[in-house]
Amino acid sequence: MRSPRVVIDRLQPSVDDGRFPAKATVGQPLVFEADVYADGHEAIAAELILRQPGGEAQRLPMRSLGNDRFRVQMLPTKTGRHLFTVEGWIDAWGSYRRVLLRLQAANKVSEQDLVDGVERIRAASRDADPDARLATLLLRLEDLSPPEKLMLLLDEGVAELMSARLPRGFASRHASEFCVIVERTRAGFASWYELFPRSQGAPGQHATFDDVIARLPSIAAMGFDVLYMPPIHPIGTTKRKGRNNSLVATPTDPGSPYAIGSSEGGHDAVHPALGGIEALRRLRDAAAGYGMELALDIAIQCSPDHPWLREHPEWFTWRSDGSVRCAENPPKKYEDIVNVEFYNEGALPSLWLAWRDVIEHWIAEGIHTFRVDNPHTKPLPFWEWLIADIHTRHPDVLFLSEAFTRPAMMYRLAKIGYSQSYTYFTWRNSKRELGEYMTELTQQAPRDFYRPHFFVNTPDINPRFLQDAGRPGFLIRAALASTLSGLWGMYSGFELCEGAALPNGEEYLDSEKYELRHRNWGAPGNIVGEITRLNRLRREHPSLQSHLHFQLQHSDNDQVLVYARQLPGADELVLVAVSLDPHAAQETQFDLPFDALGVAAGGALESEELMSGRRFVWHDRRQHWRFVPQEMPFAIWHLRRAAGAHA
Ligand SMILES: O=P(O)(O)O[C@H]1O[C@H](CO)[C@@H](O[C@H]2O[C@H](CO)[C@@H](O)[C@H](O)[C@H]2O)[C@H](O)[C@H]1O
Repeated sequence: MRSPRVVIDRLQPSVDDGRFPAKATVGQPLVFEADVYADGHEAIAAELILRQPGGEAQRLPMRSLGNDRFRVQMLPTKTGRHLFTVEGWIDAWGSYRRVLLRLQAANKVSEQDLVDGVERIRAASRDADPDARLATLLLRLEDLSPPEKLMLLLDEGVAELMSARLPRGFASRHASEFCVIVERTRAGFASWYELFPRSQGAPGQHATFDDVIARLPSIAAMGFDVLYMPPIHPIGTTKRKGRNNSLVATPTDPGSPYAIGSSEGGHDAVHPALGGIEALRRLRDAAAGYGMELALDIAIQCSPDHPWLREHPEWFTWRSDGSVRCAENPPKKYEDIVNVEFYNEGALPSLWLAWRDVIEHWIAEGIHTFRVDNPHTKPLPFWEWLIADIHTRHPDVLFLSEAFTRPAMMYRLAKIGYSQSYTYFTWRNSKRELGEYMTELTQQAPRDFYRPHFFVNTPDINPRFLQDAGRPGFLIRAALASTLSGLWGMYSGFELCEGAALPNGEEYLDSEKYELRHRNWGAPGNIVGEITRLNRLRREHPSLQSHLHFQLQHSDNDQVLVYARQLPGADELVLVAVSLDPHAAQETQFDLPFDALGVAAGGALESEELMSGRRFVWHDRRQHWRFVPQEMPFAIWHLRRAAGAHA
C-alpha cells in the first residue's frame, strides 16, 4: 500500500503497537497523541475519533505540540473498552492563517493577502450548504479598515468556523483502532491495609471476622480504603507448618493460611474458626460502611487435604508412591502445598472452569478485588482467558498480580489483563535506583499498561532497609510509597515500625503466617499520625492519585530524592523531598519547578509544607532544606504561582 499524503503514526496510548489494550482510570486525565505530517509546508489538523462503551463515535480536535506531534486530553467517566483512532488532513485555512501570522510579525501584510482571505471565505460561503455565519462575516469584512480586517482574518473563532466549513484536504485515517480499557478509580488509586484476621482478637485466641470489624474504625481513620486478607479458607493439617516456617507443627499451631483446603472445604469455603460465611458478610457490610472494600487472596494451590485431590485426581500429577510433589517458587519450598496441573490431560477445560467458579463464587459474595498469589507460575493463556471472561460480566472486578519475577513476565501479566501489579519498589532504596525505576514506570512502555502497587512490606517481605532503620526508616518508605504511586499498601505492624527479622533474610521473626500475633496498636513510637496525614494528602491532591505525572527535580545531595507530581496542564503541583538516610541529618539545595508553573524570572511561588502546615513565598529557584530523621525525614509542598507574579 502506498503512503497517504497525510501520514498518521505512533498513536498513544498503545501497547505493543495495539496488540494489547492500554489502561486508564476513571477521573484521571487520559492523554492521546499521534504524529501527523505531510510533505510541504501546509498546516495540518488532526482529530481523535473515540468510541466510548455504548456511545456514538465522538470527534475531539487535537492540539499541535510542534514537531508533528498532536495531543488531546480527556477525563474518562465510563468504565470499559474505549476504541480510538486518529484522522489528519491539510488545513487550508490554517495554512493561510499561518502565513498571514508570519507576514504580520514581519509587518509585511499586503492588501492582496487580505483579499485572498476574503475570497477564501466567499468561496466557502458559496457551498451547497450555505452558512449564515459566513455571510455575516463577509458583510462585516466589507466595512473594515485593513488593520481591522487583518485582526478579524486572524481571529480564532473565524479559524474554527472556516476549518469546519472547508473540505479536509487529503484526509486520511490511521489504519487501526486502538483500545484503552478504563477501569474504576480503585484500579489506580487505593490505599491497602493487609491483616491476618485470625490475629485481630484477644491474646492467644483465634479471632473471627467480628474482631476485624472492631478494628475497622482505626484502619479507616488512617485513610485506608481496601482491607486485604490472606486466604480465609480451611487450612490443611498434612505437613502443616509450625512457627517460623518450621516443618513440624505443634497441635496448637494454626498453620499457614496459604495451605488451603481440608475436610472442611476448599477455595469456596470460609475457615470455621473465622466465623464462617455469615461473619464474612458482616465484615464486608461493615467495611462498606467505612467506605472500604475487601480484597481476597486467590492462591492457586492446595493442601494435600484439599477435597479436590480426592474429587479430581486428574488435576494433579501423582508420583509412583502415591504422593504429589510439593510446590515451590525457587529458591523457596512450600512443603505444605501441592500444585494443580493446568496442562494435564483432563484438566482442560474442567480445571480452568473450576477456578472461574471460585472467582464467581466470591463475586457473588460482594468481593470485587482479588490479589493473586504467584500468577507467574500459572499459564498465561489461563489468565488472559479468565480475566477477560470475568470482565465480560463484571467489568468492575480488579486483579492484583503478586508476581515477583523477571520484568518481562511481570509486564506480560499486566498486558493480558491484570489491573495492578506488585513491583520492585520494596528493594529500590537509593536515589539512583528510585529515580531509574520511576522513570521506567512513568516514561517508558510500562506507562501505558502497568499500574504499580507500592507495598512497603508484606508478610513475606520484611525489607532489609527497615530491619535496622527505626522509626525514620518507616516514615521514609511510607512517604515514598504514598507519594510515588496511586496504589500503596502496608501489612499491619508497619505502623508500629516492626522490623525484627529472622537472621540473614527478609522473613519476619515470629511471622504471623504461622502463628497468631497480638499487638498493642497504640504502642509508643508508632507512625499512625503520619500515615493518616499522608493518606489525607493523597485524597486532597489528584496528582498523587496515580504514579504518572512524575518529574525528578535536581537536588545536590545523593541522599535526597526530590520530585514533582503535576497533572498535565495544571497550575499547581505537589513537590516531595525525601531524605533516604534514616540515621543522619541531611541537607540539600534543590531546584523548584518554576517553569512547570509558568513562573518567569522575577516571579515567585507560594508554598505550603503539607505535613506541618508552614507557608512560604519562594523567590529563588534554588532552595535549601535540612532533614533531621528523628523529626521528619521528608517534606511535601503544595506549590502554585504567587498571586500577582507574572507568567
Ligand atoms: O512465593 P511468594 O514469595 O510469591 O509468596 C506467596 O506464595 C507463597 C505460597 O503460596 C506463600 O507462602 C506461604 O504459604 C506457603 C503455603 O502454606 C508456606 O509453605 C510458606 O512457608 C508461606 O510463606 C506466601 O505467603 C505468598 O505471599
